[in-house]
Amino acid sequence: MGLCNSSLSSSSPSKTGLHSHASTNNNSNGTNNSVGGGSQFVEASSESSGVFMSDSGQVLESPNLRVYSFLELKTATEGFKQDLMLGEGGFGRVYRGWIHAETLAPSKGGSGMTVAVKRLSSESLQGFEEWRTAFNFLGVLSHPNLVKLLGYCREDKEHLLVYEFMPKGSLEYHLFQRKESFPWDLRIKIMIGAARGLAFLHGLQRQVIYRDFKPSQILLDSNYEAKLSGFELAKLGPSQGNSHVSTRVMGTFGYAAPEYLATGHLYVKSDVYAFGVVLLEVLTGLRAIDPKRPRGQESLVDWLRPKLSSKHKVQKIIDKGIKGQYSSKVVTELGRITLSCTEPDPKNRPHMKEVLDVLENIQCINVVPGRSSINSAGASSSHSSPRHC
Ligand SMILES: Nc1ncnc2c1ncn2[C@@H]1O[C@H](COP(=O)(O)OP(=O)(O)OP(=O)(O)O)[C@@H](O)[C@H]1O
Repeated sequence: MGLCNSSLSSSSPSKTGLHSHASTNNNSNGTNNSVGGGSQFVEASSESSGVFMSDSGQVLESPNLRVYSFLELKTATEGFKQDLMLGEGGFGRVYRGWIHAETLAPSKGGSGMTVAVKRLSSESLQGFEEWRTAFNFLGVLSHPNLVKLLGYCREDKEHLLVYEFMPKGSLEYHLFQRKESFPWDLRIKIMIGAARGLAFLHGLQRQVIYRDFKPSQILLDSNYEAKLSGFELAKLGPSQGNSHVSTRVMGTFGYAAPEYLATGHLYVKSDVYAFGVVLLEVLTGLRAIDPKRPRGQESLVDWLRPKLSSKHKVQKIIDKGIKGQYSSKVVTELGRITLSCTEPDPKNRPHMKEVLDVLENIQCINVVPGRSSINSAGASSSHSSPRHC
C-alpha cells in the first residue's frame, strides 16, 4: 500500500476507507464533475428529454427523484433501527426501509416496497461531495445494470439517498463470505451484467469513469442480475482530444490501475483494469489483496497474472469449489481476457464492449458433459439485450 496522501481504502469489506475529497472536482480540462443534468453526457445536437442511448440505457435530461424529509426517512427505517442496518461503507450506513410502491411515500412497519437508505455520517464533511456525485450521476443515468436511485433527502446536516433494494446482497458476499461455493454460471452471469453496466458508462458520448469497481459495489437483484452501486467516486471522462483526467488518487487498493496509482491519470481503461482484477477474483475465489497469503502472493494480480497465458496453468488456479462446472475451453478464454484487462499499459487493454462480447460468448460455449450450457436457475443473462447462443 504505502501511498502517502492517497484516499485509497483497503479492500477489506469492513474498511473505514474514507474517500477523502479535499481535492477539487475539476479534471485536467477544467470541467467540473458536477453534472447537474443529463445533457452533460450527450452532444449538444442530441439534447432532448429522455435521450435514448444504447442497450436499454437512458440519460434523463433532469433527475426524476422524490425529495424526502429527514423525518420521512426516519419513519421508513423505523428510526434508523440498528437491526435494519444492511451495512456500512466509507460514506456512511445503509439501512433497510419501506416506501409505498406507487407514491414512493414512506410506509411504516415493513409494508410496501423495500428500499436501501444510505445515510451520510453527519461528521463526514468530505462525504458531501461524494453524496453529490452519486446524486448527480445516478439521478440521470438509467440502465438495467445500474442500481436505481429513487429519492434523496438534504436537510441541515443530513444527507441521504434512497435506492432500490437489492435482495441478494453483493458479489463480495457470495464470493467471499458465504459458506458454500458460488456456482460458476452465476459468477459469469454477474460479470456479464457488470460488464454491461460499465460498457454503458463508457459508451456515453461524454464517458463516465466508475473508478471504484469491486465486488462489494456489484449488487444483485432477486434474479442475480448485477447492478453497479455507489457512484460516489464516479468521474466524467476526458473531453474530446484528451486521453485521461487528472485527479487525486482514490478508490480501493488492489483494484486501482497501476497508471492511476503512479500518476493520478485516470483513464476509461482504468475501469477495465479493475474489471480484470474482479474477473480474477471470480475465477479463483481469492481476494485481490490478502496480506495473510504467503510472501509474493499478497497481490492476486502480481501472483497469478503470469499463469493466465498458459492453457495448462490457468486451469490450476480456478476455485476448487466449482470444479466440473466449466469446460477447459472457457477457462482458457477467460484467462486470456483477464490477462488483457490487466495489461499494465491502458492502451493495450480492451474496451468494455469487447470484454462483454467475450463473456457472452463464453456463457454460450460452456458446454460441460452432463450439464446444459446455461443451467443454474436464473443464470441466463436475459435481463437486458439477451444474446442468442
Ligand atoms: N441498494 C442496496 N440494497 C441492498 N443492500 C445494499 C444496497 N446498497 C448498499 N447495500 C449494502 O450496504 C453495505 C454498505 O454499502 P456501501 O455502498 O455504503 O459500502 P461499500 O460498497 O461496502 O463500501 P465503500 O462505500 O467504502 O466503497 C454493503 O454491504 C451493501 O451490500
